Amino acid sequence: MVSVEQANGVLAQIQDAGSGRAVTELSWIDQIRVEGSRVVFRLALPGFAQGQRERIAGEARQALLSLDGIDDVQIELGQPPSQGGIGQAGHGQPAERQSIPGVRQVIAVSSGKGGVGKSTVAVNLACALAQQGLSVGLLDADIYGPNAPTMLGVADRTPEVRGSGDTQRMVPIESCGVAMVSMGLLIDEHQPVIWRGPMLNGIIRQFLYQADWGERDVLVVDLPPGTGDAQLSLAQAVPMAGVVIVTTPQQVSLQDARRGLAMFRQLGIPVLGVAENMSAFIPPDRPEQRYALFGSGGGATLAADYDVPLLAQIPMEMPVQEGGDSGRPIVISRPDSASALEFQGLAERVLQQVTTTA
Ligand SMILES: Nc1ncnc2c1ncn2[C@@H]1O[C@H](COP(=O)(O)OP(=O)(O)OP(=O)(O)O)[C@@H](O)[C@H]1O
Repeated sequence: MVSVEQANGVLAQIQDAGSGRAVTELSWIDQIRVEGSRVVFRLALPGFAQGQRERIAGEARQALLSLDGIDDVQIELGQPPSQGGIGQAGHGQPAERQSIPGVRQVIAVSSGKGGVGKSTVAVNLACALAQQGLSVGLLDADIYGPNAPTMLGVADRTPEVRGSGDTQRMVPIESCGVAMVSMGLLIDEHQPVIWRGPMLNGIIRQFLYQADWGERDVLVVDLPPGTGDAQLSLAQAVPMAGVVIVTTPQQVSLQDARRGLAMFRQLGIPVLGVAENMSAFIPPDRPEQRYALFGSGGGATLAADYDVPLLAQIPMEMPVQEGGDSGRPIVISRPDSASALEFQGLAERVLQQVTTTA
């Protein structure tokens, strides 16, 4: 007959995709019993790991059925471990998070849905922080639309790689005062998005720890939209100063932003505040005019509901889009424009909230 130790042994091979730790060590699988030819165990995943449920259950079933003498597996669902789990530390952040040598603060930019201008905000925030004299890195982790190389005018450049084997390091590309690496530089743009997902965790870690960031006051991370693996991977990998949530004022965008905000809270990542983008349209020929194309007040409501600051209300202006496409972000190409002033204010308010030693 199979022993509990043998069952535990095969289950210990299954890992949390984010931290790489064994699910048994995390107590996500426990209470293992062997009843003749059947193994029973409890599966209790914390909220942020629910996306891994099917994979973990499938791998566990397969691993146990591969043992001689086992022909049935029963999974009991349990309450998530209250502590220990992924190593909940003081603020609920996993204890095994590993900081990046030389990088003082990591700030993520996230949105509930795509197309709200998250990359535009991340790039202009990074440039505005650099304009304030900080040494800034930008990690473009958006697998669905890695736009940072275009927005910084370096889409045709290939990053230099130094060293070989385990010591290999990618040198970020410098542009507009910011050192940048992008998913776009590693992912085949013709590869279907569904195949990119599983690579995410590995690539994010590679970018964090195998890029030559040097000394950086701030590393801004442009995350893909939504509440998926990239958010988890980043949250589990590195200690973060916080996250900026980008939304547009309309309801559908706000609902998704709420989900994102709640997820970061659950992960123990401080939410620095809300940046409302496309707050109002400013026509090029009448700069004093404002048209609330997507409604108004959404960002303020979201911020108030979660008791976080409304960090900026960035208007919709043609130079923002032109700046993005031409590789000169608006804080550089039109620093006096209404949007650039909001981006500069955003950078100041973000800085007020994180302690930098610049
Ligand atoms: N405030 C703004 N005014 C004018 N155009 C804007 C503004 N913000 C973003 N845009 C434009 O909207 C488009 C989408 O922006 P962006 O790529 O930053 O969105 P995103 O949320 O990162 O999208 P995705 O997540 O799908 O990559 C771009 O063409 C960008 O130039």
